[in-house]
Amino acid sequence: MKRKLNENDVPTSAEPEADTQMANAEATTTTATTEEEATFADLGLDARLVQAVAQQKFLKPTLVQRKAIPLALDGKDVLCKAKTGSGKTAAYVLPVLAGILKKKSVDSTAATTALILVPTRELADQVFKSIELFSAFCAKDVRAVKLTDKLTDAVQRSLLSTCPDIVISTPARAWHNVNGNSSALALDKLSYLILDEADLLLSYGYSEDLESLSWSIPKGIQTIMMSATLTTEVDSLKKIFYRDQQPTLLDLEEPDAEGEGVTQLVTKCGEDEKFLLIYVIFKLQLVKGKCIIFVADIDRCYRLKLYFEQFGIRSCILNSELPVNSRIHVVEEFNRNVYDIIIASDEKEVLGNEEKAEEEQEEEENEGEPKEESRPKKKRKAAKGDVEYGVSRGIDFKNVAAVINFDLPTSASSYTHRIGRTARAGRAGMALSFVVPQDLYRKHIHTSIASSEKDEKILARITKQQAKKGKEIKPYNFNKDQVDAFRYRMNDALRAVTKVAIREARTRELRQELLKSEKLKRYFEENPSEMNHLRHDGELRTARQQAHLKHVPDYLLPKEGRQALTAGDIGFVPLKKFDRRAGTKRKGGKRGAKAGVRKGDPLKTFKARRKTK
Ligand SMILES: Nc1ncnc2c1ncn2[C@@H]1O[C@H](COP(=O)(O)OP(=O)(O)OP(=O)(O)O)[C@@H](O)[C@H]1O
Repeated sequence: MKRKLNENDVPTSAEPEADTQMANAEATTTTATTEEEATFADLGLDARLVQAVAQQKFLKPTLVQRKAIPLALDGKDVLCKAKTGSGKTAAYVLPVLAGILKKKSVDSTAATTALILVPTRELADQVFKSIELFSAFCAKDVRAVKLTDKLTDAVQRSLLSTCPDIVISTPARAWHNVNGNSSALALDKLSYLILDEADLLLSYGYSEDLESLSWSIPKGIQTIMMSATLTTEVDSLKKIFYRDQQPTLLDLEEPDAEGEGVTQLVTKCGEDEKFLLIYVIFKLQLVKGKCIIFVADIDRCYRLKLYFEQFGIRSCILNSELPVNSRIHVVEEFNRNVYDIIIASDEKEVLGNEEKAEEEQEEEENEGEPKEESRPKKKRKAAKGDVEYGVSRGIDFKNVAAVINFDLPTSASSYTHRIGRTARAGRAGMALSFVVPQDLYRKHIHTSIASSEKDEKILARITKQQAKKGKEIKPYNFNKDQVDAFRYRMNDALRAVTKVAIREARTRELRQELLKSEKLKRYFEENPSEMNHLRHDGELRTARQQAHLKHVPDYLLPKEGRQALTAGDIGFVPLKKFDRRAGTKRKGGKRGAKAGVRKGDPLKTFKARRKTK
């Protein structure tokens, strides 16, 4: 069940920008307190939408929803910046649905009224599902379609031929259907244009599509932009889409209430030590709950997965190479608590852009400061993989206890998006980043990346950016003695994970996922009980199996039990007495079965399984 969100919301600390008219919603006589207590019904939404929101167990609107919904209902152009996981999707979906319902009550002519542009296909899917949920009580009055390049042109034409009320698409797909594909997408009746994850739309290489679309979109329609950061890219979009009008700017910074937000930790270690620490973290169950581990590229995904396999730790992989159906399925299953660990390579793989990181660096350093005339951005091409893939950005992973940056991202904004996958919807979470200091850097046999040379520089930028948000990144030091005991096992396991094994694993997984994605999809839809065949965390077994590594002898376990690493009951967790394997007796003769600590072999506890919610 979802928690009540933002119980301790404070009024916005938004400040007006020189050229931007500020939100004056609070200029009414409502006090901050009454505003905080506002319900969805108070925001002036259609009763059917309020009912749908209640069905989602959203008890109160979040800050961004309280601020943006009334403005959007009032027909205002809005440019909204709010932190990751703060509920931006509902903040624009609900008023758009309300507008459509209002229009339908007087004119039922079919027309595409809203175009929602998103940077990735995963996000298109996610927004589509949100619309389905929020229109649950008015489904016959609102029809939404999502366009993806997985659909043939003929299917896209047929979807658009009935003039759905809402079209969700990446800019490239939208433009393809406006300009080509028999001009299937008609924009002349458009009333709403939404740019979601606006800070990412340009960086995903859609600048030309966006520019072209802007000329096909009727003048004067209501335009809403949502973003987690305000970058020069957002500024460029503002110029393209608002032209001479000035949108109402909502720059929402909200302090985390107690027990909310991300605890950020960093640990300095050599490349080999990353493998040692990650093993220790999972072996000693230092992370309680679900975890996303970010790595630098696709090969690293498989190296880590095969390494985990050596210890019987199950994990699934997300990267741009996998078919989109599989990717969406992995996220859905993860959100249903079927898996504990996702290893993801993020969008940098796709954009292949060290160059982009350099560009971003400048922007990140200047975020929030007056911007210079922005440079026209080059259209970027995907290096490989799927250009419409993006896992660290915008995807709503539910109940993620911890994000581990096994490899540091190449930019501070990427870091923000990655850690934003935890502590969503007013929850707490932990982010731990491994940073290879210059003096520990050496081109190791297991390292396929060279970026570690820059880790410290990137960390400095990240720290600076987080400090601007009032966030601190604390150093975390593992107990060396405790960790060193596991070094032999790490070496044994790493030796088995050869380049050939990685290459084979990558091919095998791709083949398996393609099969699951295309051929078996229908079968499993009809036979849900056999869904196990569609699991994404199966063993790839391309590396030599070493049975002894799957069990940990007692002498390797810490004597004193784990120390409290963070105060919360999430992320890194304390353990008073170490919980020995099921079947192994404690000194007192009793089985170690403590509340909050999993029973049995901790390695086995990471076997994917369905948990009760
Ligand atoms: N009023 C609410 N009450 C409770 N939960 C909410 C509320 N609004 C949204 N949520 C939940 O919060 C989570 C994050 O919402 P959403 O994905 O819209 O965030 P976001 O701001 O778009 O994040 P990102 O910038 O990462 O895309 C979702 O799981 C959503 O269901």
